[in-house]
Amino acid sequence: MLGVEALTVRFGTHLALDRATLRFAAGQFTAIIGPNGAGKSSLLRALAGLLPEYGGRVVYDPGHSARECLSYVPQQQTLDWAFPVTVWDVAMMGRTGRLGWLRWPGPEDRRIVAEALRETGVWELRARHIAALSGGQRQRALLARMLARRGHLLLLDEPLTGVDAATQEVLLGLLRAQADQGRAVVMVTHDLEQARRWCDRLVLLNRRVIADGTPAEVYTPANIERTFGGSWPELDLEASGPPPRPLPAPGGGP
Ligand SMILES: Nc1ncnc2c1ncn2[C@@H]1O[C@H](COP(=O)(O)OP(=O)(O)OP(=O)(O)O)[C@@H](O)[C@H]1O
Repeated sequence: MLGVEALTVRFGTHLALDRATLRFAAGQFTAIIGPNGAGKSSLLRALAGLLPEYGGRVVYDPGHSARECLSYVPQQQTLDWAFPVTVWDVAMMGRTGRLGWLRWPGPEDRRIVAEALRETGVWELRARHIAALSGGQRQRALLARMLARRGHLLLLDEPLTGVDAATQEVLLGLLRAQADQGRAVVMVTHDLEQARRWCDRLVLLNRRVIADGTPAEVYTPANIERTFGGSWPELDLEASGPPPRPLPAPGGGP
């Protein structure tokens, strides 16, 4: 439903992505993994329609326009947190993007925003100015905006940075549930163990797609070496795969 074909991204003479071809399907929770500067954010930005120039193609489900179905959570540090809005306003931005000009949010929009704030645990903070939030609270507010959008394609760039370990698990469960409800969830992460536990598909990226498959297929010494070179991340390659998860409820589409 969303993908890139031979995506090549250059910044000046620097080659950030080299002919990457990937497809992301509904119902799949995919982790994009690779070292710093591997082109992970560039991939997400291309998928989100935010890269002005690239080679190759970004392909969307022909039934949807990218704008209506996509929800992108950028890295927190790329946003202006001094902007004078509250947590409620941030989550409502997930709705107002869809409403268009001169349409006020209705009761249904407010209900969806309230639900998103509760799910991400920031309902109590809804009246707080975003400048007065901690890093983890900001991340939750961004996730609330993403949930409020109710998009089919969720693109998240390191969404758990600054979030405490217990909350990370809660938010990962939330993202997993989004995939189980039929959405395509694509997350950039540096946590290889977490990706193994929560994602059904891993993509190892280092300028090129090095490996793409289930955790068991992807986490091999050769693939890790080709992706990270000498600086191996912490990962137990002998560990077994994730525990079996319950199947999604039937008919639970977005
Ligand atoms: N706007 C830009 N102008 C110039 N170079 C850029 C720009 N954006 C990214 N790059 C370069 O392209 C390469 C890939 O960057 P990208 O942000 O996609 O990597 P990443 O895998 O997300 O890295 P990280 O894990 O550090 O976030 C890097 O070498 C980066 O310096």
